[in-house]
Amino acid sequence: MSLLRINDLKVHFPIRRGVLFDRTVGHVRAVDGVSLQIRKGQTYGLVGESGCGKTTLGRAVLRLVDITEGEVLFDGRDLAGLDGESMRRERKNLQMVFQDPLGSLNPRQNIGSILLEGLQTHGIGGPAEGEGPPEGRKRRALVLEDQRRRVVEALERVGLSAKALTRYPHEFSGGQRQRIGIARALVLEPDLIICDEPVSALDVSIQAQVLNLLEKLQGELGLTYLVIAHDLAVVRHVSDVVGVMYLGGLVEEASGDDLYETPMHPYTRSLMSAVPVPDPRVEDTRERILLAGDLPSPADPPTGCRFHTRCPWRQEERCDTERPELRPVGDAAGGGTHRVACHYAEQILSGEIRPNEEMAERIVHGAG
Ligand SMILES: Nc1ncnc2c1ncn2[C@@H]1O[C@H](COP(=O)(O)OP(=O)(O)OP(=O)(O)O)[C@@H](O)[C@H]1O
Repeated sequence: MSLLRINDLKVHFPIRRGVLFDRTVGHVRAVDGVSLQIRKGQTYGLVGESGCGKTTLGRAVLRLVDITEGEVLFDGRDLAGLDGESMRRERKNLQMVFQDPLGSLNPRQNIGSILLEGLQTHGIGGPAEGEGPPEGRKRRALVLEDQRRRVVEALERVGLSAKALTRYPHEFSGGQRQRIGIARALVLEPDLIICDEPVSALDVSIQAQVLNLLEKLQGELGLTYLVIAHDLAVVRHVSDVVGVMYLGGLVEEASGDDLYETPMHPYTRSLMSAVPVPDPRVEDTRERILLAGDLPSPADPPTGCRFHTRCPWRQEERCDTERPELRPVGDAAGGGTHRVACHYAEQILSGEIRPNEEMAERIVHGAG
């Protein structure tokens, strides 16, 4: 069953001009028609280069940015249609872990009060309604005691102890701060956690520890993750399903292994080919595709396939005019999960359509 289902999501930011910024002269189409689903207990990894709309998609799910169009069904409820108060209540079930743990933790608050804040905002902890002592000092003491217990439990789950409660963010290392960021999300017992570049601010040696922690917590608590990252290795490490975004749209989606073994979209192939291989013999002979040109502006995206202006396999007319749908390919037709938004994915994969080498800065063909 899917916990999160996004249908044709669009987030367009108005571009304002004029002395009072009161004239809208266009829109940045940060997310432009994305549909995906995440099953309960799974990890969906979203990759793509900077500016492709990954963060905006994550923020739209939490309604931290306005949704222009589309549905965000969380456990069957459409978050896009909720009013402010209902969304605030819903937010305890969807938490976010940010890239920069220091920037997202208030330096003047100690860890105890950072973690308590969410519980207090959502009124979590203490005796159930109608039980325990009536409103008053006794009840407040019970609530605080229960909240403190929850905070300590969350800290212990991420490998820290109650000693952290009275300390401040700057007293911790980067990896520990990210653990605190995770504990802050966990304390509310959410169903879905959106991790936006969860390890990109950390030393490589610490990255695997934090990713392993996320996996361990998923096993223990049955969490569902949306992991947003530009680093393919990070996404591969943790994801059951990987989605590749380009200029506001999903261009390919498959189970992690499938995507890494058989990337079908020319953009995915170029992303993969940019990752160095440790073995020099493989490194010298493998396919490398360096795309020419920069990412076009999301305020004025190309017609047809968004990628056609940089695609070495572009076929005139159709690619320039017809936006390809994300369609099932290969085994996916038989119930698998590989989907690709390219008119010619099969012919490109089989070699029937050859790349135009002038469109790429350099294509080094693998030995095979
Ligand atoms: N509040 C905003 N107002 C206007 N444009 C925005 C806003 N937020 C993001 N954008 C634009 O939307 C596009 C997508 O940005 P987004 O941050 O979602 O991309 P990203 O793939 O997450 O990149 P990065 O990894 O650099 O954050 C970019 O062109 C960005 O400039």
